[in-house]
Amino acid sequence: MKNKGNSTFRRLLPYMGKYKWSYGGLSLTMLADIGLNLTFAWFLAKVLDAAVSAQTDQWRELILIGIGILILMTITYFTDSFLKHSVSANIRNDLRQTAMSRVLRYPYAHFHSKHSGDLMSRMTNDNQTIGGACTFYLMDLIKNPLLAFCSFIYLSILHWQLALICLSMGPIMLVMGALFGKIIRRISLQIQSQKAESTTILQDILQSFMVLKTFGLEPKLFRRYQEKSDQIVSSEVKEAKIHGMANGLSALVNFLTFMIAMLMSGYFVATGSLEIGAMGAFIQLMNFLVHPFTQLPNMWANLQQALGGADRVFEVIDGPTEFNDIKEAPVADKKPSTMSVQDVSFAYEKNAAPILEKVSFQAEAGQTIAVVGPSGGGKSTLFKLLLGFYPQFQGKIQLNGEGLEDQPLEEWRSYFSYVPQETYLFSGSIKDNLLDGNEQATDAELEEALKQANAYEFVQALPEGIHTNVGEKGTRLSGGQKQRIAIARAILRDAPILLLDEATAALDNESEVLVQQALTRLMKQRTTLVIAHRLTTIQHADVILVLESGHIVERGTHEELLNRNGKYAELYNRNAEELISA
Ligand SMILES: Nc1ncnc2c1ncn2[C@@H]1O[C@H](COP(=O)(O)OP(=O)(O)OP(=O)(O)O)[C@@H](O)[C@H]1O
Repeated sequence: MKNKGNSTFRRLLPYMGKYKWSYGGLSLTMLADIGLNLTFAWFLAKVLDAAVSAQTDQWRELILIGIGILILMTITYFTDSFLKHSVSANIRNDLRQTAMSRVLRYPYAHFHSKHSGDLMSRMTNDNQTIGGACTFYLMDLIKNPLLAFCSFIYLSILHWQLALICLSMGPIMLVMGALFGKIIRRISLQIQSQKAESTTILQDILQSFMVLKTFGLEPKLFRRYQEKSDQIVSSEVKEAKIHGMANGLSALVNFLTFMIAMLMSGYFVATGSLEIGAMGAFIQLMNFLVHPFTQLPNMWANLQQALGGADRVFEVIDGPTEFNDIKEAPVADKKPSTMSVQDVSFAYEKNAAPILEKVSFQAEAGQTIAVVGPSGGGKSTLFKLLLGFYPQFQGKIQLNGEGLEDQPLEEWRSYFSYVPQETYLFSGSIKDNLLDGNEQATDAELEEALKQANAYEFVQALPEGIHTNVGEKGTRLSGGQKQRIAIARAILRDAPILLLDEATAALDNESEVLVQQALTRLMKQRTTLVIAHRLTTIQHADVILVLESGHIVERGTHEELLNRNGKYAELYNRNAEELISA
């Protein structure tokens, strides 16, 4: 193993240590396997000697020994295989969970710098390869040299000159193993990352099915997928060539040694310096001596491949986190909260132009603050800062007088409910999604939340009511229905601050009225920040902030801003015209 492999393997040790009893069991099955192999060679010699000397009276004993060997072999192989598979599955499971717990704690910015397809490939394809490194290849790498060593001792006892000839093949195989292993590891890393790229394209295709169909992107996306898929196959063919060469050379050395040993041991039997039984045992033992070496290149290659997968999983595990461990979210104080934003400036990247500059405002408990302004003005960015997604801003954000930096992020976020533009529902039933708002909610509370969200009637009309499966990302529901379920979920969460991001932007009029009514109920008794493009929906806001190019260029009530006849009035009039012409 090269340095990289060594350090990867060292990192796997704690995961393996958890199953030390199983490894203890595997060590025993390995020793039993070696012992049984040697016993088998001894048994062969005994049978041959008895046959040549026509000692038929020994057959009863030989059959009993044979049965004993068979029983022990069956038990050994069953236990060995069971332990290897179960340890492999458990280690992969532990790594999967460690990686997932890490991904869930990634800071927003880090998560968004990764493609979900690449992450998925690491959590599935790469994870799958690791089990072999920790069990099958590892145990074989220990067992095979040990078996070769024991066979060599046994062979030396039978005929030391022959034993030395067989052993001389070992170094050749070792050099081959190291050489092929190195090449295979490089190619497998290439294959794994190509697979990740193809999963990335696959995911883009699956997630944009409607858009890709509408835009006729099938040929373009198929070409992109085809290109990646072809790259994978060409790397795999390269890998197959290396495996083939390793196997071919292994077989050559294997048979060559076998033939030399057969011819020489036969010659020694003919000249009377070796018994026929010993010759049989010798050929069998020689197999045990040479076989491990012939297996070495392939085993080494497989191990390197598995460690390559482990490297990619550890890259996921090494990502940054925004808090230390995953625990149940704290429940925020339900009383209406105040929020103050003072001189907040922010740029996504160092030295880049600021997206927000010296933004300040105050939301009193229970107030509704609307944020409006042209596209790209920084509205969504402001929400992201409020939710603590980018802690590296300048200025101060406070809730009830306490700063964002003064408390754990989980606690900070427990004060917020968020209804985004694109509602996300999780796979599962409507009820499951509602319970994400409050795990403890009773059936009566769920029903009440659905009523408040104008969702009760349509949910009742569904064949399975609240138990209806919403489909992947809620695709079995209409846009408005999804949003009303999301609002019911937010009602159940009952957080004191509500962030609404153009929740009605994509809806038709009827749906919008229903959603708007639901939102108005949700906003009651809560401090609300709402991003709105349809300015008609925010006329009753306590304060309207006009955010343009990262600056608050106007603030006031709807009437005040209309009277000022500035930016807001311009936006409002344009909006009204658009509505009329629509
Ligand atoms: N992750 C990001 N990395 C770099 N720049 C970003 C990122 N997200 C947004 N921006 C940039 O920040 C600016 C403000 O974007 P933001 O989404 O906050 O605007 P917005 O006012 O919400 O726009 P819209 O009304 O169109 O949703 C834009 O110029 C955008 O390109």
